[in-house]
Formats: sequence, structure tokens, C-alpha cells
Amino acid sequence: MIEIQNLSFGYAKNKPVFKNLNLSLKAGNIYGLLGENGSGKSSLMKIMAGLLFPQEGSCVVEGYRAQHREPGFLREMFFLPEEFHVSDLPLKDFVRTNAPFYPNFSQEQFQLYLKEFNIAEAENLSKLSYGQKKKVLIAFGIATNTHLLIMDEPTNGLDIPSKSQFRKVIASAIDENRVIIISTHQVRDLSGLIDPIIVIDQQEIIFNELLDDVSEKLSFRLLTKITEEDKVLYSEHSLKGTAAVLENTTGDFTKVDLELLFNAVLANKGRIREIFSDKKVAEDFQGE
Ligand SMILES: Nc1ncnc2c1ncn2[C@@H]1O[C@H](COP(=O)(O)OP(=O)(O)OP(=O)(O)O)[C@@H](O)[C@H]1O
Repeated sequence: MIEIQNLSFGYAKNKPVFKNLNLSLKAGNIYGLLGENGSGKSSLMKIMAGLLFPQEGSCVVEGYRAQHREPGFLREMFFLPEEFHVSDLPLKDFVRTNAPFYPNFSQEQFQLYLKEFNIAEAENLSKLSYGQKKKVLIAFGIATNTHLLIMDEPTNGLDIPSKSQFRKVIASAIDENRVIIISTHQVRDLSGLIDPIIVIDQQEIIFNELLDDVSEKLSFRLLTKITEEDKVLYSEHSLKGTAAVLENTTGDFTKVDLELLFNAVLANKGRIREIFSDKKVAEDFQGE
């Protein structure tokens, strides 16, 4: 659905944000895009939305070059940026003005999601808080039924009940024709929702894996003591013990802790890359 090839991008000449980046995203998935502050998550999302242009290489969405923002592309793409502005309109006028851009917009779904988020349809946007406005945009974005839905830090600013409502509505919105991309620092908010996980670091994608493959290759354990046999890739001390990411040498599947995974990927990217590329070589070999 999205093919990014040899993409280089930067805001200033000698300060690249991405160098020769390649990424392929497939419909039917809710991708989680993770990275430290300034790693380029928002920039990548804006490139996919056609709002920033590659200096080299290409970003093609369902056959359209994103940067050309052709009508056929715009009809099938909704982008919720981290910072947004909405006009002071009654909600029904907001819908009347914006819904016609999206041929598959569903008023019925929009109402359902608003109800889930406890927002009355009679509201005027000027009377809503930041978090409530965000929920209106999330509800609208999902109800557009576009093939590509991009959300930059959607749970930022949402209260605790809204975060679980968010998970519920997003989980109901994915289908085989749609790709959803969500960037976040709050990985715990999105655990059980995002899969695969993509990590950006230092101008490149350093990790792009399905959680099933993560469970197969890595173990997430709370250890009281680390022994020499434990192939520890990353560990953190806590009051409960040492939370560790290890190479999965036993074949047992443990539950993936996204925060630990992210920290491990950043702290030990060379070894983690080797572990996952071994798997890909083996799969390619089997496929021959
Ligand atoms: N409008 C801009 N002009 C110049 N540089 C920019 C601009 N926007 C972002 N940058 C730079 O580009 C790099 C990537 O920024 P980006 O906002 O894409 O990162 P991010 O991963 O989304 O960060 P955060 O997690 O803090 O939101 C950073 O070094 C940032 O300073």
C-alpha cells in the first residue's frame, strides 16, 4: 500500500532527517511508529501525507506519489497531526464542510464514535477542550474510511478512559483495505493495538517487525538474578527485580513489553538487527 524507496529528506542542507530510507507498509495493519524526540516520526508521517517532499527517492501510496496530492490520493488519506487547528463551528457544520472530501465517510460511524467518546453532537467546537477536539478529529478521521489513516501522537492529551475508548474504536476500524499508522511515545497506551512495530533512529528505520516474530525471537522476563547463560540484550532495574529482554533460547513465548522492546532496540540495535536478519535469511532460504 505504501512504498518508500531510497528516501532522503532534511529541512536544512547539511542536516538530513532521513538518508536512503526504505519502508514498505501493507494494508490490514496498525503500525506503531516509535522513535526518540526529533528522530523524524512527524516528518515521515508528513511525507506520507504529501505535506513534505522527499529530496531524493519516493513515497508512493496506492500508486500515487504522495507529494503530488492528487484527488485520488487525498480521498483515501486522512492525517491527524500532533498540532491541529479546528474552526469554531457547530459540529454538524464541521462535518458538512469536511465530509464531502471523503466519499466513504460514514455519518453513522462518526456518531457512534462521538458517543463512545462522550461528545454530544450538538456541541460547538469552540466550546470543547483540546482533548475533546482531538476526540472529534479522531472520530472524524476513522469515519472517513480512507485507506490510509495517519495519526501523530493521537493519545497525547487524552484522559485515561479516553485512551481505552481510543483503543476500542481503532481496533474496530482496521480492515484488510486499510493501513493505520500511529506514532507515539506512550507505548503502553497502545499495547495490544499496534503491530507491527517500527522504530526510527538516526536517519533510518532500525526495526520493523511483527509482534509474533518479536515473541519468537526475544523473551521478556523479570529476573531476580542474571546468570551467564542468560543472553541479556537489555535490562532495567526496578523494585520488583530486573526487567530484561533476552534472546529467546527456550522457544517459550512471553508477552512483549513494548517499552522494554523500544529501549532494547535503541540500546542494542546491532545485535537485535542480527537476530532478526538471521530470521529473514532463514525464511528466504526456506522460500527458495
Ligand atoms: N519545521 C522544521 N524546520 C526545521 N527543522 C525541523 C522542522 N520540524 C522538525 N525539524 C527537525 O527535524 C527533525 C525531526 O523532527 P520530527 O518532528 O519529525 O521528529 P519527531 O520524531 O516527530 O519528534 P517528537 O517525538 O519530538 O515529536 C528534528 O531534528 C527537528 O529538529
